[in-house]
Amino acid sequence: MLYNDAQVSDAIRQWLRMPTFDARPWEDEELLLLLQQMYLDHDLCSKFAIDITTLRNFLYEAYKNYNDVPFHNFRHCFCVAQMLYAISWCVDLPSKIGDLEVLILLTSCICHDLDHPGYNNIYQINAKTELAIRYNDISPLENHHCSVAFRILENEDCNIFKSFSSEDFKQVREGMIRCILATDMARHNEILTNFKEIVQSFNYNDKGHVNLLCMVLIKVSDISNEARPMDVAEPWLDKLLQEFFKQSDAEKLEGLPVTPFMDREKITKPSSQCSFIGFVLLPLFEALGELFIELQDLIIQPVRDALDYYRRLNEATREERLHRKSIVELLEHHNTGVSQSPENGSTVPKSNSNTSVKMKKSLSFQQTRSRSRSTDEETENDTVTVTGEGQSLEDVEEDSESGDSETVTEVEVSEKALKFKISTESSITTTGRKSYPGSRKGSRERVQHLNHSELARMVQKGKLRCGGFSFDQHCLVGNKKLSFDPPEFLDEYASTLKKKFEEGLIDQSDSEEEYKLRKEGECFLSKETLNLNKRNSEHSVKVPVNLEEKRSILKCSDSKSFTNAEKLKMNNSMQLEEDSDSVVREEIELVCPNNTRENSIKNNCIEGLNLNKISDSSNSILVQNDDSSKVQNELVCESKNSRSIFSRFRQLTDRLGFSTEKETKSKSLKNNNCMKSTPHKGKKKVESACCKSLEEVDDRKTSTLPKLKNVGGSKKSWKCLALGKDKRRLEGWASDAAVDKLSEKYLDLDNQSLPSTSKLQSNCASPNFNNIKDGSSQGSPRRNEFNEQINIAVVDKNLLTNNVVDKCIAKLQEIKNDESLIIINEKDSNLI
Ligand SMILES: Nc1nc2c(ncn2[C@@H]2O[C@@H]3COP(=O)(O)O[C@H]3[C@H]2O)c(=O)[nH]1
Ligand SMILES: [Zn+2]
Repeated sequence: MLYNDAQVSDAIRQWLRMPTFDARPWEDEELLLLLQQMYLDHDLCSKFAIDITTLRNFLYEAYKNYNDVPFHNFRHCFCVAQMLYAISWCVDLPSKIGDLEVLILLTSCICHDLDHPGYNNIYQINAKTELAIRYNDISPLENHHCSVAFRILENEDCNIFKSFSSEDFKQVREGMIRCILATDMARHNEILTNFKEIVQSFNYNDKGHVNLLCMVLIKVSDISNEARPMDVAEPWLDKLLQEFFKQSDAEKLEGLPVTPFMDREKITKPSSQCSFIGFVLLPLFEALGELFIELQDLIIQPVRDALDYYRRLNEATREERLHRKSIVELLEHHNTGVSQSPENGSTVPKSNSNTSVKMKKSLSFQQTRSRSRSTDEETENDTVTVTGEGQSLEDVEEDSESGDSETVTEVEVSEKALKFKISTESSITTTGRKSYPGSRKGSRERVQHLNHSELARMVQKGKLRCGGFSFDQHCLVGNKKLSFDPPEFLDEYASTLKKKFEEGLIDQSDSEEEYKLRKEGECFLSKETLNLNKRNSEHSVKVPVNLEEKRSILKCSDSKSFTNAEKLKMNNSMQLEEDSDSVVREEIELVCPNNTRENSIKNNCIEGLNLNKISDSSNSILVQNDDSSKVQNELVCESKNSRSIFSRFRQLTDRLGFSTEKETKSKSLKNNNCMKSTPHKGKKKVESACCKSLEEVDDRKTSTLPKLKNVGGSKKSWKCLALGKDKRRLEGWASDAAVDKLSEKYLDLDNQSLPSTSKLQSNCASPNFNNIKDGSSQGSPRRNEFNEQINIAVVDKNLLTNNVVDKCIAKLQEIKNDESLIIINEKDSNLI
C-alpha cells in the first residue's frame, strides 16, 4: 500500500486533534494514513493487539466501500472520525469511557456511512428500494452501513478484532451497531431527549449512560461540519445540497413525495442551515456541552457563530426578495391606475382599499428596509414567525407553504418516514417537536426539555398558539391553524415571548406613522402575548394576568384560548373592579394597524364575544334607519331598562370598526373629512371615525344591509333557536323566505375581506314570530311561547355556530329580564 511506510509529522498529528483540521488538501491515501494515526495515537493497536497490517487492510476495505457520491463519501467518513478524534482528545475520552468504547466509536465513525448510495432513508422508504424492503423501513441505510462493516470484518485480513474473545467481540459488535444505527436522523429527538434526561446526573459507571453518550458522540461528529472553519464547512454544505437536490429531483421524476428540506425550489443555503443548525445541530451540541464544558470553545461557539452568519445571510436574502416584491407591486399598482400622493411623493392608489394598505406596506417597508425584519409582510400572509434561539423564521416567506418547507428539518421528515421506533434504553417517545405535519404526539416530560428554539419552532409551525394574532415582527401568529399539543412549558415560554415582544415592539427606526400605530397596538398586543394556549387539549396553561390583561383578553383576544368557564371567572372578578362602560369605550378606540390584525381582532371579538359583559353594559344604543326603524323603535321601547343583548352585541361589533371597503367608501362620501390623502392615514381615520358617534354608526348601517344567500326559497334551511318566556330553549326550522323577510331588517356586519369562518350577519329585529312560520319535526317554536320582543341574530353557518348559540342561550338563561334571543343558523342543506 502507498501509505505503508509514511510518517505523520508531529505538527500534523497535533492539527489532526483539532476541529479546524482541513482534509481537503490531502489525498485519499494520506487520509487513510491519518486514520491509522488516530488508532496509533490513542494506543489502540497496542492495547487491543490490533495488527497494523490488518488495520490498514480494514481501512482500505472501508475506503473501497464508500461510493463516489457528492457528500456521503469516504471523505465524509474521514471527517466524522476526525471530529470524534478531536473531541476525544479535548475531553480525554479514554479516561472517561475507557479505551474499548473509544475503539468502538472510532471504528463506528469510519463505518457509519459505508456504501451510502447518496439517497437517504426517506427516499429508500418511499421508493420501496431493496434496502427498505430488506430492513422493513427501519433505518435501512444505517442497517446497511453496519452490515457492510461486519462483512468487511468477516474477512480475517481485515478483522481488527480478530484477537478479541467472543465476549469482547460481542461487546464491540453491540457497540458498533448501537452507534451506527444512532446516526439515523429519524432517531435524533429520541436520543437527544434521552441524553438530556441523564446528562445532569451522568454516571460513567452506568453502562446505559455511557452507551447513550457514545450515541451522542457519533451523532455530534456526524453533523459537525458547521463546527469547522467556514472555508472548510461551506464546501461540505455545497456537496450536501448537491446530494439533496439530486434526491429531490429524482423524487420529482419518479413521482415520489418530494423531501421538503431537499427541494431546490424551497430551500436556500442559509435557510437550510438556519433550520438545521438551530433546530438540530445546536441543541445536540449544547446537550453534550453540558457534560463536557471544554467543548464550548471547541465546537459549540463556532456552531453559534455559523448560525449567526446564516441568519444574517438569510435576512439579507429575504430583504432582497421583499424589496424585489415591493418593486413589482409598485409597478403593478402603477399600471392599474393610481394617483400621486402629495405627501410622500409616492405612487398610491386612489381608494382606501385593501390594495392600498398593501401598497402602504410595500412603501413603508422600503422606507424601513434597514430594519432587520418586516412585520407587515409576515402578518399579511398569516405566517407565523418567532425569533428565538436557533429559529430560522426569517426563512418563512410570503408563501407560508414554502416557509414550512424551508424550515422543516430532516429530523421531522425522517421521523415521519420512519414509522418504527427503536428505542435506546426504553421506549420513550420523542420531543414535542416531533409533530411534523400530521402527527400530534407530545410528551409532558419531553416538552420540558425543549429549548427556546424548539419552542419557537413549534409556534412557527402552528403547534403552539401564542396569542390570537400578530406579535410584532418577533412573533407573528396568523389567525389560522394554530393549535398545539403540549402546553407544559408555556409559562416559561410566555414570558420569553413577552420579553421579546416588548423589546421588539417599538422600533424607533420606524416611520412616525408606523411607530404610532404600533404603539397604539401595544397594549392590545402585549396582552395578547400573555395568552398562550392550545386548542383541542385538556390542558390549559396561562401566564397570570392582571385586571388590565384580563379585560383585554375578554374583549378581543383569542377566545379559543380560554374556556368559557375561565372567561366567566375572569369576567366575574372584573365586574367587581371596573365600570363596564369603560370596556366598551376602550374597544372603540381600537385601531388596527393592518388588515390581518384588524381581521383577527374582528374574528376574535366575534367569537370571543362576551355576552355577559355586553348585557351588563349600560350604554347600549340602538341605531335606526329606514329599513328597521319600526322594529328597532319597538326594541328600544322594550329594552329601556334591560338592554337588548343583541343591540349591545351589535353595538360592540359596530364600534370595533367592522368596515368594509364599500362602507368606507360610502362613509367617505358623507364624511369627507375622514379621508386623508394617504391610504394609511385615511384608513385609520375612517376606522376611528366609524366608531365614534351614533350618527356615524347609523350611517354605516345603511351600507350594511343584508346579503343573505339563497333567499326566497321555500326550504326550511334555517335553524332557529329561541328562548321562551319560561326560559326553555326552543328549536325549529324556518324557510329562506321567512328568514328573508327578517333579513330586511338585518344588519350585515359581514366583511368580505374576512375569512369565511368569521362571517357574521346579525341584527336585532322581528317582533313578529310569525315571520318564521313553519316548524319542523324537531319542534317548531310557537308564537305564544315567546316574548313579543325578540332579538334575532343570524349567524352564518360558517361561524362556529353551536358554540355561539350555546353561549347566547346560556346567557339568556342567566338574564333576569324578559328578553329573548333567537339565533338563526343556516342549516346544512343535507339536513333539509
Ligand atoms: N442541512 C444540513 N444538513 C446536514 C448538515 N450536516 C449534516 N446534515 C444532515 O444530517 C445528516 C446526518 O446523517 P447523514 O450523514 O446520513 O446525513 C446528514 C445530512 O443529511 C448541514 O450542515 N446542513
Ligand atoms: Zn454521516
